[in-house]
Amino acid sequence: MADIGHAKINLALHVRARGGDGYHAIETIFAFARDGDGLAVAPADDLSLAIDGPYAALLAAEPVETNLVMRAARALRGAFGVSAGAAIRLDKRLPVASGIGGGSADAAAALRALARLWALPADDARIMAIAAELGADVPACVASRTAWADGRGDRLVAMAGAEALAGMPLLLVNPGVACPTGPVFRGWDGVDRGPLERGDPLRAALAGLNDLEAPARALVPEIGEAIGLIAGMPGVVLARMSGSGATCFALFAEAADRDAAAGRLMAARPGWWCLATALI
Ligand SMILES: C[C@@](CO)(OP(=O)(O)O)[C@H](O)COP(=O)(O)OP(=O)(O)OC[C@H]1O[C@@H](n2ccc(N)nc2=O)[C@H](O)[C@@H]1O
Ligand SMILES: Nc1ncnc2c1ncn2[C@@H]1O[C@H](COP(=O)(O)OP(=O)(O)O)[C@@H](O)[C@H]1O
Repeated sequence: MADIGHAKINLALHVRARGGDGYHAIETIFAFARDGDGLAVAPADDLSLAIDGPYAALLAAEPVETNLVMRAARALRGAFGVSAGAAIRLDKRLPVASGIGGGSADAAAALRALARLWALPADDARIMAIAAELGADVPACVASRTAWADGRGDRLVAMAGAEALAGMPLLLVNPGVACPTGPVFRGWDGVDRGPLERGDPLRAALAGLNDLEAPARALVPEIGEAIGLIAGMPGVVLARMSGSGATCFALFAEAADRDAAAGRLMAARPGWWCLATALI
């Protein structure tokens, strides 16, 4: 049984306030890419996780038990009293700690795939409760649908018109430089730019911005370079950073323009990670 940990994109992200708990209150518009990490589950007596793929080496230093996939599996077993195990394989294709929620997407894919394997009710509220405990972005990743969110990004509101975005050509670009989330939030200028619209998602995204982009660009100048490059490509509708970076994205009206932009980008920056995909 296979699933995909769809790459998460923050089409816009407004930081509204610093919370007393060390976290910031945000509003964001989540969208998801068709592609991402691969996750497969097979029946087994025990729980196990094997990781391969282009970015597996980055996770090799961390104990497998702390991987969000294993944490999701153990939490699901505990909540539903499942005694069966599962042999889980993760094909790690998304860059790690890069603002596109790879770990959250993997945890969400594990919850979906294991719920099917163990014949658990997919719409049971306990699954979303586990997701929220695993991370702020995980409930959005379980749904993997364009949505508005506030709180820490864990309170989701469906957006009318989200279906119209499905299939929209998308290019993801990562300059390969680490951009740590904590320091990026600490670099926020403290200016509340108001709420994000909740109507049409593309209109709302274009009317908003990513408040974390400026502090991330200050920490990692390659982010500004990436946005400058993709924003200058023919046919771009929106070019911006996702989450706390360093991955940047561009939306296009036409797939041919996305593909031409991917080709030009890979020629200009052969060492960067680049994925031509589409919204779901
Ligand atoms: C920015 C977003 C947008 O979707 O995505 P990523 O860039 O991680 O993909 C998320 O809000 C990421 O949320 P979350 O997954 O909870 O962040 P963590 O990695 O746990 O946070 C690391 C650190 O960043 C700061 N932090 C994080 C989230 C938040 N709402 N306010 C904060 O101030 C805190 O100092 C925290 O200790
Ligand atoms: N399956 C996983 N994939 C990626 N990172 C994971 C995973 N499980 C745990 N992690 C941890 O989560 C951290 C954040 O990773 P990730 O979700 O890729 O980034 P981001 O939150 O920036 O979108 C990583 O540095 C890693 O230590």
